[in-house]
Amino acid sequence: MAETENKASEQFDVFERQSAVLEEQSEQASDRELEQQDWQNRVERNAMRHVANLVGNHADRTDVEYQKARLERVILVGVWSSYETTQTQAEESLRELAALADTAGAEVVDGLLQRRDHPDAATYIGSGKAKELAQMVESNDADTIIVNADLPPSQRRALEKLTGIHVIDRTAVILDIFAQHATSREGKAQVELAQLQYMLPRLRGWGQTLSRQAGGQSAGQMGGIGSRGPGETKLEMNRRVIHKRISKLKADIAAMEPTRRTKRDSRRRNDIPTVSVVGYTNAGKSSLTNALTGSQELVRNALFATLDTAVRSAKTRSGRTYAYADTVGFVSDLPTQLVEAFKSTLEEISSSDVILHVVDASSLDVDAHISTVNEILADIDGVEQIPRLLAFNKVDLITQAQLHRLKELYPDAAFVSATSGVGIEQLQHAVEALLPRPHVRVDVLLPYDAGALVAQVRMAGQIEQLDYEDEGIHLQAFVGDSLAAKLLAASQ
Ligand SMILES: Nc1nc2c(ncn2[C@@H]2O[C@H](COP(=O)(O)OP(=O)(O)OP(=O)(O)O)[C@@H](O)[C@H]2O)c(=O)[nH]1
Ligand SMILES: [Mg+2]
Repeated sequence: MAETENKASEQFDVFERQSAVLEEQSEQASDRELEQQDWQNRVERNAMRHVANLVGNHADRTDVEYQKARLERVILVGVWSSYETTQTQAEESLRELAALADTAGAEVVDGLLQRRDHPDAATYIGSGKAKELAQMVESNDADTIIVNADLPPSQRRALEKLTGIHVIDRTAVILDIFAQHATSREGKAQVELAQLQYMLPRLRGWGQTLSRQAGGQSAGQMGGIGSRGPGETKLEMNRRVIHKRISKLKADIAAMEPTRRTKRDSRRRNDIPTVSVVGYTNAGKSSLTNALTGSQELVRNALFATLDTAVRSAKTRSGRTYAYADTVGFVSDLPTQLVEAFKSTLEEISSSDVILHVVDASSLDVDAHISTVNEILADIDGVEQIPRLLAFNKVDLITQAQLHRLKELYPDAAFVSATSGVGIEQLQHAVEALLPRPHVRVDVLLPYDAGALVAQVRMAGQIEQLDYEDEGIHLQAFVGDSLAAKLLAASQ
């Protein structure tokens, strides 16, 4: 009995903070049975809450792809140890998992967080909790359990057996999101590679689950979380074939690298400085890029809305053109299989002139997000010497006191709101101040048919003086090396 009680107290409701009223009531109830009933009520009422608070906003998903996707009813499960983290961090991690599940198109109906020193060797959560989980599945009519960990195949099978539904882990959810969103040829290849690498050591446990889950369907949107992308048809391939496919994908990806470099170089050749907009996923990178450039890049309240780098152009006050490159969101504990895919999309950062690091000021874990991003950046060659700017976005969502605290901690950062427009102009100026100045001063007389060159100078250089004289166009300007050479060659 004592053990049961102890265990019950070790189970935390993920949304405890949002159920303060219910909590007080349960403290008053002295009768154990009443308390149990109350707990049951709480679980039920919280299940409703979970949908409201965690599932996020499906309303802004109007694209056909999302409407087609079947919404799975998922239950989240996590284990945490007080030796490793705090309860707040464990809850925050489960919330992030909820956001990921939401992005993948699932409906989160409940969550269970258990404190244990180690995950149970057989069933990940303790066997008593596993039984409760089975009941939770039943009462919520859930069809998938997402475990907030890298789950060994044996534990997954045991949990599936106990609950009778599909069990997947955090990595599978992230892979699924990447599979749904990758659009470029390279992005797709990278994701398929990551999925195959993830699948390989897990092949043994999969056949059973998938035959129940997705029936005879071919891989596609309807397969549900964790089975999109290469999907079950490829699962039937034996290891040898998968290995062959992996080699092929690697070769394909290597062959795509020159194309990417050419694109990058052409921007360099035009002397257009580039600002990489980086940051934790959902920080508001795309919204901020839009606000800074006035363009309409896809923005959605979902993690990883941007999977391929998008480049938008902007103009400085003096009329120089420069570009913002909106990048893939960073996330902590990125599945190892995806690190390479992810880094390759970030390689471009190393050839940019300024890095704009966007942080969601309203996030509960600002410092952790900043360090996750800094750690990943530190791993990319050649980014060290690029000037960086830290911008706290979504200041409309925080209190004056919170804003004040952040300003004290990060005195050099910019504080903005992409939606309200606060601070955007100052941020533009701060970015412009960091752009490399065209450093060659030219004073040339150009023939009248050199109008195209003048246009290039307008775009990429800084014009000091421009006179249309009788003998030709008299131009005094600061430009980059290559443009300087062209101007000198054309001058009379
Ligand atoms: N209140 C408020 N919401 C914002 C602000 N900026 C962005 N958002 C919202 O935050 C969510 C994420 O914005 P995105 O711009 O898609 O974020 P992102 O960093 O590009 O996300 P990924 O590309 O998915 O990594 C959207 O729902 C935006 O409407 C802001 O300044 N204030
Ligand atoms: Mg984005």
